[in-house]
Amino acid sequence: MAMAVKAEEVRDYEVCGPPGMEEETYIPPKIAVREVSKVYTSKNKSFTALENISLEIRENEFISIVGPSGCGKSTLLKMLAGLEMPTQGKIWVEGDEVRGPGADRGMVFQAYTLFPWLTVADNIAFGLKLNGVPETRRREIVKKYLNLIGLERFANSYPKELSGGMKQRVAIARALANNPSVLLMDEPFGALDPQTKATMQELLLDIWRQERSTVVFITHDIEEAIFLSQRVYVMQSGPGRIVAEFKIDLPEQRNNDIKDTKAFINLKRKIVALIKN
Ligand SMILES: Nc1ncnc2c1ncn2[C@@H]1O[C@H](COP(=O)(O)OP(=O)(O)OP(=O)(O)O)[C@@H](O)[C@H]1O
Repeated sequence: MAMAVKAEEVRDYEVCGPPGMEEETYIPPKIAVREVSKVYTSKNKSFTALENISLEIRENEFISIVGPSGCGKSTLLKMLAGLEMPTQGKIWVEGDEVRGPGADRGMVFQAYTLFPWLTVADNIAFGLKLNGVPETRRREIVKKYLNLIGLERFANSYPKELSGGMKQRVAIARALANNPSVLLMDEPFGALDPQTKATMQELLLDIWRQERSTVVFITHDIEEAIFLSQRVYVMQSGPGRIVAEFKIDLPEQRNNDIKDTKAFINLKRKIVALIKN
Protein backbone atom coordinates (compact mmCIF):
# COMPACT_ATOMS: atom_id res chain seq x y z
CA MET A 1 0.00 0.00 0.00
CA ALA A 2 1.30 3.49 -0.83
CA MET A 3 1.28 5.97 2.09
CA ALA A 4 0.99 9.73 1.90
CA VAL A 5 4.20 11.59 2.79
CA LYS A 6 4.71 14.99 4.32
CA ALA A 7 5.29 17.91 1.97
CA GLU A 8 8.88 18.41 3.10
CA GLU A 9 9.73 14.80 2.22
CA VAL A 10 8.68 15.20 -1.41
CA ARG A 11 9.96 18.73 -1.75
CA ASP A 12 13.36 17.65 -3.07
CA TYR A 13 11.96 16.16 -6.26
CA GLU A 14 9.04 18.55 -6.56
CA VAL A 15 11.36 21.49 -6.95
CA CYS A 16 14.25 19.88 -8.77
CA GLY A 17 12.87 20.06 -12.30
CA PRO A 18 15.05 20.22 -15.39
CA PRO A 19 17.51 23.17 -15.41
CA GLY A 20 15.94 26.41 -16.51
CA MET A 21 12.36 25.29 -15.87
CA GLU A 22 10.22 27.53 -13.69
CA GLU A 23 8.94 25.94 -10.47
CA GLU A 24 5.27 26.59 -11.41
CA THR A 25 5.59 24.77 -14.75
CA TYR A 26 7.41 21.77 -13.30
CA ILE A 27 5.21 18.67 -13.04
CA PRO A 28 6.27 16.25 -10.28
CA PRO A 29 7.26 12.79 -11.53
CA LYS A 30 4.92 9.83 -11.48
CA ILE A 31 7.65 7.72 -9.90
CA ALA A 32 10.60 9.04 -7.91
CA VAL A 33 13.42 6.85 -6.61
CA ARG A 34 15.79 8.69 -4.29
CA GLU A 35 19.19 7.37 -3.21
CA VAL A 36 17.93 3.82 -2.86
CA SER A 37 20.21 0.99 -1.79
CA LYS A 38 19.33 -2.63 -1.17
CA VAL A 39 21.38 -5.00 0.96
CA TYR A 40 20.29 -8.64 1.18
CA THR A 41 21.24 -10.34 4.43
CA SER A 42 21.22 -14.07 4.96
CA LYS A 43 23.10 -16.30 7.45
CA ASN A 44 25.11 -13.34 8.80
CA LYS A 45 26.31 -12.50 5.28
CA SER A 46 25.26 -9.32 3.57
CA PHE A 47 25.29 -8.52 -0.12
CA THR A 48 24.79 -5.06 -1.63
CA ALA A 49 22.53 -5.67 -4.64
CA LEU A 50 21.85 -1.98 -5.37
CA GLU A 51 23.70 1.16 -4.38
CA ASN A 52 22.48 4.72 -4.47
CA ILE A 53 19.86 4.48 -7.21
CA SER A 54 18.01 7.68 -8.12
CA LEU A 55 15.64 8.12 -11.02
CA GLU A 56 12.45 9.83 -12.05
CA ILE A 57 9.71 8.68 -14.39
CA ARG A 58 7.07 11.01 -15.78
CA GLU A 59 3.38 10.31 -16.31
CA ASN A 60 2.78 8.32 -19.55
CA GLU A 61 6.47 7.65 -20.03
CA PHE A 62 7.76 4.31 -21.26
CA ILE A 63 11.19 3.67 -19.76
CA SER A 64 13.42 0.60 -19.82
CA ILE A 65 16.18 -0.52 -17.52
CA VAL A 66 18.95 -2.64 -19.08
CA GLY A 67 22.04 -4.20 -17.59
CA PRO A 68 23.94 -7.45 -17.21
CA SER A 69 22.52 -10.42 -15.35
CA GLY A 70 22.65 -9.90 -11.59
CA CYS A 71 22.98 -6.09 -11.67
CA GLY A 72 19.75 -5.75 -9.68
CA LYS A 73 17.10 -4.95 -12.32
CA SER A 74 14.49 -7.29 -10.81
CA THR A 75 15.34 -6.09 -7.30
CA LEU A 76 14.66 -2.50 -8.38
CA LEU A 77 11.37 -3.46 -10.02
CA LYS A 78 10.31 -5.45 -6.95
CA MET A 79 10.94 -2.38 -4.83
CA LEU A 80 8.79 -0.26 -7.17
CA ALA A 81 6.11 -2.94 -6.77
CA GLY A 82 6.49 -2.86 -2.98
CA LEU A 83 7.48 -6.55 -2.89
CA GLU A 84 10.91 -5.66 -1.47
CA MET A 85 11.75 -2.65 0.68
CA PRO A 86 14.84 -0.45 0.22
CA THR A 87 17.52 -0.75 2.90
CA GLN A 88 18.17 2.96 2.39
CA GLY A 89 16.41 5.70 0.45
CA LYS A 90 12.80 6.09 -0.59
CA ILE A 91 10.46 5.46 -3.50
CA TRP A 92 7.34 7.49 -4.26
CA VAL A 93 4.55 6.76 -6.72
CA GLU A 94 2.35 9.80 -7.36
CA GLY A 95 3.77 11.46 -4.26
CA ASP A 96 2.91 8.53 -1.98
CA GLU A 97 5.75 6.58 -0.45
CA VAL A 98 5.74 2.92 -1.49
CA ARG A 99 5.41 0.74 1.61
CA GLY A 100 4.01 -2.43 0.05
CA PRO A 101 2.19 -3.78 -3.00
CA GLY A 102 -0.85 -1.88 -4.30
CA ALA A 103 -3.46 -2.06 -7.07
CA ASP A 104 -2.00 1.17 -8.47
CA ARG A 105 0.94 -0.89 -9.79
CA GLY A 106 0.27 -3.77 -12.22
CA MET A 107 2.96 -6.39 -12.79
CA VAL A 108 3.83 -8.70 -15.69
CA PHE A 109 6.65 -11.24 -15.21
CA GLN A 110 8.66 -13.42 -17.59
CA ALA A 111 7.24 -16.64 -16.14
CA TYR A 112 3.68 -17.22 -17.26
CA THR A 113 1.69 -16.43 -14.17
CA LEU A 114 -1.87 -17.09 -15.31
CA PHE A 115 -4.13 -19.19 -13.10
CA PRO A 116 -4.33 -22.53 -14.96
CA TRP A 117 -7.78 -23.38 -13.56
CA LEU A 118 -9.38 -20.16 -14.86
CA THR A 119 -10.39 -19.35 -18.43
CA VAL A 120 -8.76 -16.45 -20.28
CA ALA A 121 -11.77 -14.22 -19.50
CA ASP A 122 -11.73 -15.21 -15.81
CA ASN A 123 -7.98 -14.63 -15.58
CA ILE A 124 -8.46 -11.08 -16.91
CA ALA A 125 -11.41 -10.52 -14.55
CA PHE A 126 -9.60 -11.92 -11.50
CA GLY A 127 -8.50 -8.64 -9.89
CA LEU A 128 -11.78 -6.94 -10.79
CA LYS A 129 -13.75 -9.65 -8.99
CA LEU A 130 -11.44 -9.37 -5.99
CA ASN A 131 -12.13 -5.63 -5.89
CA GLY A 132 -15.89 -6.17 -6.01
CA VAL A 133 -16.48 -4.77 -9.52
CA PRO A 134 -20.06 -5.77 -10.50
CA GLU A 135 -20.42 -8.56 -13.08
CA THR A 136 -21.83 -6.44 -15.93
CA ARG A 137 -18.98 -3.96 -15.61
CA ARG A 138 -16.48 -6.82 -15.34
CA ARG A 139 -17.76 -8.27 -18.61
CA GLU A 140 -17.40 -4.90 -20.36
CA ILE A 141 -13.82 -4.49 -19.15
CA VAL A 142 -12.84 -8.06 -20.09
CA LYS A 143 -14.34 -7.53 -23.56
CA LYS A 144 -12.36 -4.31 -24.04
CA TYR A 145 -9.05 -5.94 -23.13
CA LEU A 146 -9.70 -9.17 -25.05
CA ASN A 147 -10.25 -6.92 -28.04
CA LEU A 148 -7.08 -4.92 -27.33
CA ILE A 149 -4.93 -8.08 -27.27
CA GLY A 150 -6.80 -9.67 -30.20
CA LEU A 151 -7.88 -12.80 -28.30
CA GLU A 152 -11.69 -12.46 -28.34
CA ARG A 153 -12.02 -15.99 -29.74
CA PHE A 154 -10.10 -17.43 -26.80
CA ALA A 155 -12.22 -15.97 -23.99
CA ASN A 156 -13.29 -19.42 -22.83
CA SER A 157 -9.97 -21.20 -23.42
CA TYR A 158 -7.66 -22.28 -20.60
CA PRO A 159 -4.01 -21.14 -20.37
CA LYS A 160 -2.70 -24.62 -21.33
CA GLU A 161 -4.43 -24.20 -24.73
CA LEU A 162 -2.48 -20.99 -25.48
CA SER A 163 0.99 -20.35 -26.94
CA GLY A 164 3.60 -18.45 -24.88
CA GLY A 165 2.90 -15.20 -26.73
CA MET A 166 -0.85 -15.56 -26.19
CA LYS A 167 -0.33 -16.22 -22.46
CA GLN A 168 1.74 -13.04 -22.14
CA ARG A 169 -0.95 -11.08 -23.98
CA VAL A 170 -3.47 -12.32 -21.40
CA ALA A 171 -1.06 -11.44 -18.57
CA ILE A 172 -0.79 -7.88 -19.96
CA ALA A 173 -4.59 -7.64 -20.31
CA ARG A 174 -5.03 -8.91 -16.74
CA ALA A 175 -2.64 -6.27 -15.42
CA LEU A 176 -4.28 -3.47 -17.45
CA ALA A 177 -7.84 -4.48 -16.55
CA ASN A 178 -7.27 -3.25 -12.99
CA ASN A 179 -6.50 0.19 -14.39
CA PRO A 180 -3.12 0.53 -12.70
CA SER A 181 -1.42 3.89 -12.82
CA VAL A 182 1.91 2.16 -13.50
CA LEU A 183 2.72 -1.03 -15.40
CA LEU A 184 5.85 -2.84 -14.15
CA MET A 185 7.19 -5.44 -16.59
CA ASP A 186 10.04 -7.84 -15.77
CA GLU A 187 11.42 -9.43 -18.97
CA PRO A 188 7.86 -10.24 -20.11
CA PHE A 189 9.00 -11.41 -23.56
CA GLY A 190 12.22 -13.10 -22.40
CA ALA A 191 10.91 -16.61 -22.99
CA LEU A 192 9.43 -15.99 -26.45
CA ASP A 193 10.92 -16.88 -29.84
CA PRO A 194 12.33 -13.89 -31.79
CA GLN A 195 9.39 -13.58 -34.19
CA THR A 196 6.73 -13.69 -31.44
CA LYS A 197 8.83 -11.31 -29.36
CA ALA A 198 8.94 -8.77 -32.21
CA THR A 199 5.15 -9.01 -32.67
CA MET A 200 4.59 -8.61 -28.94
CA GLN A 201 6.82 -5.54 -28.81
CA GLU A 202 4.74 -3.85 -31.54
CA LEU A 203 1.52 -4.86 -29.76
CA LEU A 204 2.79 -3.46 -26.46
CA LEU A 205 3.64 -0.13 -28.10
CA ASP A 206 0.13 -0.03 -29.63
CA ILE A 207 -1.40 -0.72 -26.24
CA TRP A 208 0.79 1.89 -24.55
CA ARG A 209 -0.21 4.52 -27.17
CA GLN A 210 -3.90 3.72 -26.65
CA GLU A 211 -3.87 3.40 -22.86
CA ARG A 212 -1.20 6.02 -22.17
CA SER A 213 0.05 4.10 -19.17
CA THR A 214 3.35 4.72 -17.43
CA VAL A 215 5.54 1.69 -18.13
CA VAL A 216 8.74 0.50 -16.45
CA PHE A 217 10.22 -2.32 -18.51
CA ILE A 218 13.15 -4.51 -17.42
CA THR A 219 15.16 -6.36 -20.03
CA HIS A 220 18.68 -7.47 -20.83
CA ASP A 221 17.86 -7.12 -24.54
CA ILE A 222 19.26 -3.71 -25.54
CA GLU A 223 17.47 -3.69 -28.90
CA GLU A 224 14.16 -4.33 -27.16
CA ALA A 225 14.80 -1.50 -24.68
CA ILE A 226 15.60 1.04 -27.43
CA PHE A 227 12.69 -0.06 -29.60
CA LEU A 228 10.10 0.29 -26.84
CA SER A 229 11.27 3.22 -24.79
CA GLN A 230 11.41 6.95 -24.59
CA ARG A 231 14.31 6.69 -22.17
CA VAL A 232 16.68 3.87 -21.26
CA TYR A 233 18.59 3.57 -17.97
CA VAL A 234 21.77 1.49 -18.15
CA MET A 235 22.93 -0.42 -15.07
CA GLN A 236 26.16 -2.14 -14.14
CA SER A 237 26.85 -4.61 -11.36
CA GLY A 238 29.28 -4.86 -8.46
CA PRO A 239 27.27 -3.27 -6.80
CA GLY A 240 24.21 -2.64 -8.99
CA ARG A 241 24.01 1.00 -10.00
CA ILE A 242 22.80 3.27 -12.80
CA VAL A 243 25.68 4.37 -15.02
CA ALA A 244 23.86 6.16 -17.84
CA GLU A 245 20.52 7.41 -19.09
CA PHE A 246 19.67 7.66 -22.80
CA LYS A 247 16.86 9.70 -24.27
CA ILE A 248 15.57 7.77 -27.28
CA ASP A 249 14.93 10.36 -29.98
CA LEU A 250 13.18 8.04 -32.41
CA PRO A 251 9.70 8.70 -33.87
CA GLU A 252 6.89 7.66 -31.53
CA GLN A 253 5.25 5.57 -34.25
CA ARG A 254 7.69 2.67 -34.53
CA ASN A 255 7.68 -0.69 -36.20
CA ASN A 256 10.41 -3.29 -36.35
CA ASP A 257 11.98 -1.72 -39.48
CA ILE A 258 13.33 1.05 -37.26
CA LYS A 259 15.86 -1.44 -35.85
CA ASP A 260 17.79 -1.23 -39.15
CA THR A 261 18.13 2.58 -39.11
CA LYS A 262 21.44 4.32 -38.47
CA ALA A 263 20.11 6.19 -35.43
CA PHE A 264 18.94 2.92 -33.85
CA ILE A 265 22.18 1.07 -34.57
CA ASN A 266 24.26 3.95 -33.17
CA LEU A 267 22.29 3.98 -29.93
CA LYS A 268 22.62 0.22 -29.62
CA ARG A 269 26.38 0.42 -30.15
CA LYS A 270 26.75 3.05 -27.39
CA ILE A 271 24.72 1.06 -24.85
CA VAL A 272 26.47 -2.23 -25.69
CA ALA A 273 29.85 -0.52 -25.17
CA LEU A 274 28.76 0.81 -21.77
CA ILE A 275 27.53 -2.59 -20.60
CA LYS A 276 30.72 -4.31 -21.81
CA ASN A 277 32.76 -1.86 -19.73
N1 LIG B 1 16.33 -12.57 -1.90
C1 LIG B 1 17.63 -12.46 -2.17
N2 LIG B 1 18.56 -12.76 -1.23
C2 LIG B 1 19.89 -12.62 -1.48
N3 LIG B 1 20.39 -12.17 -2.65
C3 LIG B 1 19.50 -11.85 -3.62
C4 LIG B 1 18.09 -11.98 -3.44
N4 LIG B 1 17.47 -11.59 -4.58
C5 LIG B 1 18.44 -11.23 -5.43
N5 LIG B 1 19.65 -11.40 -4.86
C6 LIG B 1 20.96 -11.10 -5.46
O1 LIG B 1 20.95 -9.72 -5.86
C7 LIG B 1 21.60 -9.56 -7.11
C8 LIG B 1 20.62 -8.88 -8.09
O2 LIG B 1 19.60 -9.81 -8.42
P1 LIG B 1 18.45 -9.44 -9.46
O3 LIG B 1 17.59 -10.64 -9.64
O4 LIG B 1 17.80 -8.20 -9.01
O5 LIG B 1 19.32 -9.14 -10.77
P2 LIG B 1 18.87 -9.00 -12.30
O6 LIG B 1 19.67 -7.88 -12.86
O7 LIG B 1 17.39 -8.89 -12.38
O8 LIG B 1 19.36 -10.38 -12.91
P3 LIG B 1 18.77 -11.22 -14.17
O9 LIG B 1 18.90 -10.33 -15.39
O10 LIG B 1 19.67 -12.41 -14.22
O11 LIG B 1 17.35 -11.57 -13.84
C9 LIG B 1 22.04 -10.94 -7.56
O12 LIG B 1 23.41 -11.12 -7.25
C10 LIG B 1 21.20 -11.88 -6.75
O13 LIG B 1 21.87 -13.09 -6.49
